[in-house]
Amino acid sequence: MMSSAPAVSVRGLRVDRGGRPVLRGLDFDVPRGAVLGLLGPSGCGKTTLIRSIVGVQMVRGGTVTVLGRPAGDPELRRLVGYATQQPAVYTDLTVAENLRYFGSVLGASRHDADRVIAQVGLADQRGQLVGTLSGGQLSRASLAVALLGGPELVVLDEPTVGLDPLLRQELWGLFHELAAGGVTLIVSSHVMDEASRCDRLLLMREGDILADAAPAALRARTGRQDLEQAFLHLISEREGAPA
Ligand SMILES: Nc1ncnc2c1ncn2[C@@H]1O[C@H](COP(=O)(O)OP(=O)(O)OP(=O)(O)O)[C@@H](O)[C@H]1O
Repeated sequence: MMSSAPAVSVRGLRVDRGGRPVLRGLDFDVPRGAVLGLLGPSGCGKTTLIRSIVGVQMVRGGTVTVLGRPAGDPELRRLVGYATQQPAVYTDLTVAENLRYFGSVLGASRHDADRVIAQVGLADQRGQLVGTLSGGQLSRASLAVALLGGPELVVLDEPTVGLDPLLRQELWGLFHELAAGGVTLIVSSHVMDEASRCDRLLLMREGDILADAAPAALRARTGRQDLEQAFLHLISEREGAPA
């Protein structure tokens, strides 16, 4: 039975890095089956938040609950898929060998490797060495690893960086297909034109949440159709200057 509890619940999350506060007390929930866009300028703390959700970040305070368990709980290993900004695949193995290897680590079947290869559109490259893939193919190979085992939560750090518009559109199509099947996705980006593709947005700035809303609600609240303009409006609102 599908639970209606949030996929991710964050309360009072504080993280310091290099002796400085990077996340300053965040509170938010991510509903199950949503595509959440994590947006904000470079250095605002997106990766740090993602690391906290997947349970690899030392936190100073607060709680992060993922699928009803504390972030980092060993039970979450096969339920949460994570792709870092840097592709984490072996360049001297083929696409299929990489997926079979990571699949075996997770206890996934050989059939699962073929499933995710097809899902990310790399069937034609399955026998190709990863070191010879194009940039877009390489990020899709990394994404395929995150989809192994059929995770309930997929966390992707800037998965569309460097991809052409057509590929980006295809990937967003895949994200929504997964969400329609009940998977929750958290996707970070610093490209505001990707914001409109999300069900829900978490706009961050300097370690704080500037807005946590659906794109339509954000447009209504700021009176700006363009989400980049809406974001700038929120910043100037917070700083007390007219936008
Ligand atoms: N290991 C570290 N030691 C010290 N400071 C760090 C470390 N990692 C990150 N930071 C700092 O923490 C802040 C947030 O970094 P983070 O990588 O979370 O930002 P981001 O929003 O993901 O940026 P980008 O979009 O450029 O990837 C930045 O000021 C960064 O310099």
